[in-house]
Amino acid sequence: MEKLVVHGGFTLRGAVNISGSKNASLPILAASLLTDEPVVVRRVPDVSDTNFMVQIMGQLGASVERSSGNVRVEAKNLHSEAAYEQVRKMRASICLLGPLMARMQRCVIPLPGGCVIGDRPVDLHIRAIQALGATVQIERGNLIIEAPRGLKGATVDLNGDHGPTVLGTDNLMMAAVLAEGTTVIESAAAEPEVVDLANFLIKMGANIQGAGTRRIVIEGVEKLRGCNHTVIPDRIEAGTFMVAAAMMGDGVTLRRVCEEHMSVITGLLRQCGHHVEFNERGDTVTIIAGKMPKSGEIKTAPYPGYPTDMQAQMTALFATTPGISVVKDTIFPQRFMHCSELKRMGANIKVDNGTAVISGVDSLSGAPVMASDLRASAALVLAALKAEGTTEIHRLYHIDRGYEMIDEKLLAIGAAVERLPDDGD
Ligand SMILES: CC(=O)N[C@H]1[C@@H](OP(=O)(O)OP(=O)(O)OC[C@H]2O[C@@H](n3ccc(=O)[nH]c3=O)[C@H](O)[C@@H]2O)O[C@H](CO)[C@@H](O)[C@@H]1O
Ligand SMILES: C=C(OP(=O)(O)O)C(=O)O
Repeated sequence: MEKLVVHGGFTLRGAVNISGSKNASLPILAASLLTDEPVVVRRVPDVSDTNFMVQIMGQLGASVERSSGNVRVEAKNLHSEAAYEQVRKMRASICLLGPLMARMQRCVIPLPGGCVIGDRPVDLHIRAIQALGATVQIERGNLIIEAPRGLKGATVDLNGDHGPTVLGTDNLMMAAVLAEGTTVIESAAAEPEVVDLANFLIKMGANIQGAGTRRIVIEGVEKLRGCNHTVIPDRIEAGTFMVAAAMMGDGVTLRRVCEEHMSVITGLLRQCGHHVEFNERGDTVTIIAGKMPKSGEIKTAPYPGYPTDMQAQMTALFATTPGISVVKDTIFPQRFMHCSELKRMGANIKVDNGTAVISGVDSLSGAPVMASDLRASAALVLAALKAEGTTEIHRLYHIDRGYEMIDEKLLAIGAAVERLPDDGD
C-alpha cells in the first residue's frame, strides 16, 4: 500500500500533458474483442483500471500487448466467461457484456458489486440485451446471458431514474453493431467517451449514426475489421488539473486537451473569477487563479451538463472560496464521501439529501485523510495542495485507478508531493 504526502502552500506553475481518457479507453479496449483482426489503441493511460481491463481480456483468450500508451489486441479465439477475481476489481468490466454477446452469443460476467459512490444497478444493461433477444439469468452472483439464435436489432429506451446510462449505451451499441437488423437507442448517453467509442466502431466497419445525440441508430453488419485509434484526452484529468491551477496556480498550462469537451468546467471556473485561456486550436489551456474568487453553484447532469466525476474536485475548490457554494449531485446523490475528510482539514460543509452546502473558510490545515474513491481522492489532493502544513492521503490505490503519474505531474508544476510506502494501512 502507498500514501501520498503533500506539503501544502506551493504555487503551481508550468506545463502538464493530459493523458488519454480512462473512461474512453475502457469500452474501446472491450470493443476490440469484436474482431479477430489486430486492433491498436493509442494513448491508453497507464492506470490500474486499464491494466485490469488488459488482464481480463487476456484471461478471456485475447492476445494483448501493451507498450507505453499503445495497446495491441488480437482476439482470434475467445471464451465467454470472465472470472470474478479479475472483474470484481473494476466495475467498468460490465462493458465486456456487449462485445462478448455480439461475438459469442453467450457470456458469463460476475455482477459488479456495490460502490462507495452509491447504488450502481445494471438493470438498464440487462433490459437492453434482453430487448435484442437474449435471456438473462443470475446464478451465484453471475450474469449468464445467452442468445443462441443471435442478437436481433430493436428499439430500446435507456432512460433510467437518474437519466441516461453511459456504459449501458456503450454496451448496447457494441452488442448491436453485429446484430441482425436495426437498433435504435432512445435516451442515449451523449458523453464524449460514447462518441469516441462510436468513432472507433465506425473505423472497424460498424454502421452507427447519431452518437453524441439522444438517439443512436445502428445498422448491424456481418463482420468488423481491425483498425488503429487514438483515444480522446481525459476531460476529467484535465478538469482536475484546471481546478488545481484555480486553487494554487500562477500560470499552469495543460497540453493535449479538447476545449469542446471542457466547456461547462471552463464556464464555471470563469464565473468563479479564474482566468482560463485556450489556444486557437483548443488543445492547450492556461489557467491563472483569480485574485477575487467567487462562490458558485453546480448541479451534476449528463453531458453536456456538469460531470459528476468533477463534483468532488469543485467541492474542494469551494472549500476555500469566500461565500456559500452549493453542489448537488443528481446522478450519484450519495457521492459525498470526500466531504467528511475535507471537514477534517477544516472545511465547513453540510451534506444533506444529495446536496453539499459549503461555507468557504480562510484556510485548510493538513491532516491524515483517507481516500474513499477515485474522485474523492483527487479532491483530497487538491485540498492538500492548498492546505497549511502536511497532508497524508492514505489508500492511494483509489487515485491510481484513474490518474496517470499524478505525483510526477504535480511535481513538474511545483507541488511538493511524495509517494511513500504506507505501513499503517
Ligand atoms: C467507466 C466509466 O465510464 N464510468 C463513468 C460512467 O459510469 P456508468 O456508465 O457506470 O454510470 P451510468 O451512466 O450508467 O450511471 C448514471 C446513473 O444511472 C444509474 N443506472 C445506471 C445503469 C443501470 O443499469 N441502471 C441505473 O439506474 C446509475 O446508478 C446512475 O445513477 O458514467 C458515470 C456517470 O457519468 C461516471 O460517473 C463514471 O465515471
Ligand atoms: C466513477 C468513476 O469510474 P467507474 O465508473 O469506473 O467507477 C470515475 O471515473 O470517476
